Formats: sequence, C-alpha cells, structure tokens
Amino acid sequence: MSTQLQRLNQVKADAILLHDKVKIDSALARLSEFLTQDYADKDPVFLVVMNGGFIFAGNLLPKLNFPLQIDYCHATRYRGDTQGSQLEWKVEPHTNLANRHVVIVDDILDEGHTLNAIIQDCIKRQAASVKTLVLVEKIHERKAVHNMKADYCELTTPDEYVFGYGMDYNHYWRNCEAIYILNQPC
Ligand SMILES: O=P(O)(O)OC[C@H]1O[C@H](OP(=O)(O)OP(=O)(O)O)[C@H](O)[C@@H]1O
Ligand code: HPA
Repeated sequence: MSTQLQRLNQVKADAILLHDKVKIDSALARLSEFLTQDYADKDPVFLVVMNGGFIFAGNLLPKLNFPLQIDYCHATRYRGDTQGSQLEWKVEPHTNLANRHVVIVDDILDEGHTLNAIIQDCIKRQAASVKTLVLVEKIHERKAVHNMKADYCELTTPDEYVFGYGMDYNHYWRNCEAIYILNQPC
C-alpha cells in the first residue's frame, strides 16, 4: 500500500467519532418533518452546494414527499485544506431563481463565508425567499455574520476540523457514513 493510502487510513483510525449513522439518520428524519411542514406547498428549489453538500442532500431529499426541484452550485474556499481562504465560484446555479423559494443545502456552516456568499447571490437573482439547510454547525465566535445560524440544522460540532458524510479531509473520506473529528496535527 502506498504511504499516502497508509496515511489516510491512519487519519481515519485515529479520528474521534462525533456523530454516528444512527444520530445522523434521526437528524435527517427531524429535518424532513420540518421541511415538509414549511415547503410542501411552496414549489421550492433545493440548491445543493458541491462538493460537500451532495451526500447530505442525496440522503435527505428522497425523504421529502412533495414536489421540488434540485439544482447545484459549486463554491469552494478550503480546496482540500483545513483552513479557508478566498471563496472561488466554480459553478453558478442553472435554474432561474427569480420568485422561487430557495433552500441552500450544504454539509457544514463553519465561518459562514460560503453560505453568506451564496445567500447574497440568490437574493441578487431575486429569489422569493432564501433559507439555509446544513448537516452540522460549528460552534465558535468567528462567523462571517455575528451569531449566524442555519435555518435548518440538527447537529453541532465543537471548534475542530471534522470529516465524513460529505466533508473531506484533504479531498478524501467524504464517503464515511459518520462524522469524525480529525485527531492529527493540521
Ligand atoms: O462556513 P465556511 O467557513 O465558509 O465553510 C463551509 C464550506 O467549506 C466547505 O467547502 P469547501 O470550500 O471545502 O469546498 P468543497 O465542498 O468543494 O470541499 C463546506 O463544504 C462548506 O461549503
Ligand atoms: O471542519 C470542516 N471539515 C470539512 N470541511 C470544512 N469546511 C469548513 N469547515 C470544515
């Protein structure tokens, strides 16, 4: 096995389990109830933020039994690193969002710069409403907007780098079915 693969396996072996599959599944069940109450009659667009949002969206959206559209965008500011920098738009939404109820779906609200930029973009596109739906919120005082919170979120993480369930470590381990705290020097 290459040293790179050994290193990645070691990262997973050393990581600390934060939220297991059972906990994530029950968070998804609660979210699907809230979203059904709020959006069943609104013809919403769920705008999935690539890459991190796709596993969360792929597991949650099939639980919603009402008409909705799915689109995606790709904005990145970590680029496989454990610290964020300048936000780069890679793909903009394709759907005409004017007068639509938009729910932005992402894996994590960390400092919030990514979600904030996408919210502003949806407003610029004249969406009727814009809400945010994230799998986990990181608890710290460095938010892009003071006290920023997602509109829909059922899990939190302490101020540590986490991976799994869509979130990457150096572009790997998005495929974990649970969420782990990285337990290595960054
Ligand atoms: O709240 P913030 O501090 O802005 O960080 C959150 C964003 O960072 C990650 O994306 P990343 O930039 O790693 O891109 P990726 O999803 O393509 O890996 C994550 O998927 C969120 O979109
Ligand atoms: O803790 C994190 N893990 C993975 N991706 C991230 N993007 C922002 N914060 C994180």
